[in-house]
Amino acid sequence: MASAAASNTVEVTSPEHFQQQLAVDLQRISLINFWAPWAEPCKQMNEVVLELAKRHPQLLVLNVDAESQADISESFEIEAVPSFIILQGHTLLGKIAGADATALTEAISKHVRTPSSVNPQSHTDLAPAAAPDVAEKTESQEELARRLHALMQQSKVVLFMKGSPDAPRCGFSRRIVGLLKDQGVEFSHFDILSDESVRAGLKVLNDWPTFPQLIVSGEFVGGLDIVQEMVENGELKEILE
Ligand SMILES: N[C@@H](CCC(=O)N[C@@H](CS)C(=O)NCC(=O)O)C(=O)O
Repeated sequence: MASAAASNTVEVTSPEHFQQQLAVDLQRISLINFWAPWAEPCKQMNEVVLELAKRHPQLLVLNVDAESQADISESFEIEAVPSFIILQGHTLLGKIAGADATALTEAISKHVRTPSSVNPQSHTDLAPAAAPDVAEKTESQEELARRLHALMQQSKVVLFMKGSPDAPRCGFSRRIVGLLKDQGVEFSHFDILSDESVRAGLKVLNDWPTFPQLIVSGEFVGGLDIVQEMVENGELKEILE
C-alpha cells in the first residue's frame, strides 16, 4: 500500500500468513482492512486505518487486498470494499461495511480501550451494514415492484451496481463502468448496497443472482460477462440505437 505503514501494520500475503499473524497473540485485538487498489473510498479509509494504527499501538492491523486474497475475503463474507473486521484472536467482535470512518473509529476505540467490556458476537448477531428502515419493512411486494420498475426506467440506460461509477465497490462493477465509458454510453446508476430491498428484489425480478445488472429501455440486458460479449459482437451498439 502507498502510505508509510505503522509498525503494528502487516500486509497479508496468504491465508497462512494471515493465520500466523493472528496466532502470535490470541488476546490481541486485530483490525482487518479489506481494500482494493482501484477503489477510491479505500484510499481515504487507508489513511484512517493508518491513523488508528498509530493511535493504538497495541492494535494489530492486517491489510488484506480483497481480490488477490479472495479466500480470506470469502471466509469473512466480504461483499464489497472497503470492509472491516474486528477480531480478538479468532473471535469476531465487529464488521463494518463501507467507508464509514466514524463507525470504524468508534468501534476500535471501544474494543481497544476496554477489552474486558468486549462482548463477542457471533456472525449471526452482527447488525447488517444498513439496518432496514421502517419504510423498507412496510413496503408491500406491489409497492416494491412499482419502485423497481420506476428505477429501471429512470433513464434509457441504467446500471445497478455496487458503489458509484466514480467510486465502485466491487471489481465487476468497476469493469462494467469502464466498458460503458469506453463505448461512450451515457447511463444513470443505482447503488444496490444502499438498499437491501432493491438488491434482493432485482435478483428475483430479472431472474439474475448478481450485480452489476444493465438495463436498457426498462429491460434487463445482463451482467458484466454478457455486456462484455455484446460489446465485442456489436450487439450493445445495436440495442442502443
Ligand atoms: N460474472 C458476473 C460477475 C458478477 C458477480 O459475481 N457479482 C457478485 C459479487 S459483486 C454479486 O453481485 N453477488 C450477489 C450480491 O452481492 O448480492 C457478471 O458477469 O456480472
